Amino acid sequence: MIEYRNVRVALLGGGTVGAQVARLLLEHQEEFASRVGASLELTGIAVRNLDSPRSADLPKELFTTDAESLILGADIVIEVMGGLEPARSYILQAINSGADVVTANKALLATHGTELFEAAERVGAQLYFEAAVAGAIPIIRPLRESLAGDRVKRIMGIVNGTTNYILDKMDVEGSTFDDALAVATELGYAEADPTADVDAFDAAQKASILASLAFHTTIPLESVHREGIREISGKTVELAKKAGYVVKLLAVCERLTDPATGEEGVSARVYPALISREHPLAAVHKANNAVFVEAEAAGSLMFYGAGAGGPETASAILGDLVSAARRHVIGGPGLGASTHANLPVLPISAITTRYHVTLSVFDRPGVLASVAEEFAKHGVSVELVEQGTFGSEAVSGEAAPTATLVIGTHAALESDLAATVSALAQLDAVSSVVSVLRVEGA
Ligand SMILES: NC(=O)C1=CN([C@@H]2O[C@H](COP(=O)(O)OP(=O)(O)OC[C@H]3O[C@@H](n4cnc5c(N)ncnc54)[C@H](OP(=O)(O)O)[C@@H]3O)[C@@H](O)[C@H]2O)C=CC1
Ligand SMILES: N[C@@H](CC=O)C(=O)O
Ligand code: NA
Repeated sequence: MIEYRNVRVALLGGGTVGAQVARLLLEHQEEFASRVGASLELTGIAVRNLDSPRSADLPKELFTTDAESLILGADIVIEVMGGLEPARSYILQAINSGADVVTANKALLATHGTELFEAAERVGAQLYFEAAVAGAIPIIRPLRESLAGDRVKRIMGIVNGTTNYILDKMDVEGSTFDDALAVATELGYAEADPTADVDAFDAAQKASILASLAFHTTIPLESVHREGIREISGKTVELAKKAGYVVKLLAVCERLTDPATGEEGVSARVYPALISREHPLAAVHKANNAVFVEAEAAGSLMFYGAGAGGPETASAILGDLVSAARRHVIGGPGLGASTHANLPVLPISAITTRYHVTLSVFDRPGVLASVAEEFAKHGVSVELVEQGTFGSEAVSGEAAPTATLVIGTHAALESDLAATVSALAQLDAVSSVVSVLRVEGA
């Protein structure tokens, strides 16, 4: 029988993800030992409340509320508590006591990543975070390692499982937003405060992490343009469907030329966008994620799989744990940060994409011409115009007939489109601007 040395693993958090990490670690102990060349000993699970229900049957004696003591004796600390504090302090404590850290906490990395990576570098510790972006999908390691010899030009993807679940349920089953969110929360996909998902804070944190890795720079969370899905109504989803599109919350990170200066910069943004139903992203259902990476030499790569969920996320955590544990056994320097590039982050006004502008207009002669003129005046080329449903609106006490007008544009600069929309809103012929949605994907 092979005698393995012990690598002591402390787990901070025993919720949706943590309980599954513990279960799999205990169930597959032998396999981990042979893969790593050392026994992975789970020394404890720090939680807030010892009586909380768990999604796995785990030995009671492993649970503790004393995270600090647990960290003291650990070789590797897994942080799946979430939130900024005390997670940040615990991770710093772990690093400073010589442990490597595995975390799924994108909120923390996007907010205090620089501090944590610098602390780790100072003492030669490693910080692993595959689970922080796109759950089970290997995307961090491909960007940090596999594509380190290439030049990433663009990343576009669905990186939040909860919002994809909601939009998919609205599209496929006609569910209401609130019903779909309740199920996503029940299934363990949503953040502790689902506002993080719905208002796209979570997706923005992931975009900040992906863009920083892809472009070897630091993209602060505050410079990621963020629009959530709260405004997406059943009507918007239905109109999109009729026009051959599906609404998806997308993260887009790309190298761009600043239209104002001609200098190279980067853009990182998250917003709900229209995707053609023919596009592979349209086929990403439920809480799945998919990330397209376009690199200079590699061309287009697509990463697809479960973006959220307990066992799925635990898979990514355990992959990192094996890497960390192997380093403990074999030694070696591990990966350093690669943030040598200093690219400016460009504002949303600098991007170029296609748009669908939906207007409610008064149904009278000359309306189309006046609307088309505003697009032309601002240099935005119109690709299609469709007249939709008819209604009526009270004007000075009288019911005036209205019609819905959908204008699809060719690729246009966001600042030109924004100026067009402001001008359209002022037209007498326009009753209201119903929605402005970007169209992504070829
Ligand atoms: N759920 C998912 O699909 C995914 C989650 N993540 C990330 O993983 C992390 C964990 O998520 P998830 O498992 O869903 O979260 P949960 O809310 O289900 O679990 C959090 C766990 O941490 C414990 N905890 C929270 N605060 C403290 C504290 N101050 N001291 C000690 N223990 C504490 C809780 O204890 P108690 O049980 O007693 O309440 C609970 O066990 C988050 O960073 C999240 O963003 C990443 C990818 C996917
Ligand atoms: N709440 C997140 C969990 C995974 O990161 C999501 O829905 O994607
Ligand atoms: Na991942």
